[in-house]
Amino acid sequence: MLSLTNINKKYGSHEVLNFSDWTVGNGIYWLKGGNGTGKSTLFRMISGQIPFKGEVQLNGIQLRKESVKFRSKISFAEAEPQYPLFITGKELIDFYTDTRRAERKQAEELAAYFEMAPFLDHNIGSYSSGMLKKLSLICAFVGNADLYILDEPLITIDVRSADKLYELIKAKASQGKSFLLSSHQEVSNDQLHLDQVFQIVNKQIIRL
Ligand SMILES: Nc1ncnc2c1ncn2[C@@H]1O[C@H](COP(=O)(O)OP(=O)(O)OP(=O)(O)O)[C@@H](O)[C@H]1O
Repeated sequence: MLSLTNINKKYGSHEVLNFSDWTVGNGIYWLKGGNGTGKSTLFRMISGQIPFKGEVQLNGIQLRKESVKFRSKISFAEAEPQYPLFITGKELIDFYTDTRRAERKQAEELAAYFEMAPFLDHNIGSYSSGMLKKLSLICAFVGNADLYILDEPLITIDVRSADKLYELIKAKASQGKSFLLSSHQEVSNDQLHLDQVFQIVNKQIIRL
């Protein structure tokens, strides 16, 4: 279970989020909201990347009190991932694999699944935007998180890769893993059974 309490997030004097409580159980959740409403901000807060006021708790572990343990339970893929352009895809994946104490075999299987294996020895600077996105998804799935936060996972990837992503999400969800997704594209229930859809409106998260 993920719960956020007494949340306030400002950039300088610009207040982006302000709400008292948001709780979700295990499941697949989609967060909607127009440009600039605060989706990426919310995801960065939950994954412990930016400062904010309030409490975030995942399965009884508090972000502030046990930040290392908390972060080990969460995997976050940025909407527009930025990596050093001079390292190879393999070097980046190895970094994630080692940091999360995951097995190389898992990373290799993910790279093969997303059809990225032939490009892993190339510098990231040579990747297309779709390849870069798939690399970030591989990195997100390496390890064994409880909550996967995927910010705009569908942008730039082709239909085949999107279908593969849906299958992977379904497989992980069936193992009890949770997902927070954002997408400006519609996600139909045929592609992915969403447990709930939320929207950020006026600095608050509302249930649709
Ligand atoms: N680092 C930052 N410094 C200052 N303001 C920021 C920063 N990041 C985001 N903002 C502002 O916070 C608000 C929310 O931005 P955020 O990126 O969270 O929105 P979003 O819902 O993810 O938007 P989009 O759908 O366009 O990706 C916007 O007004 C944005 O300008």
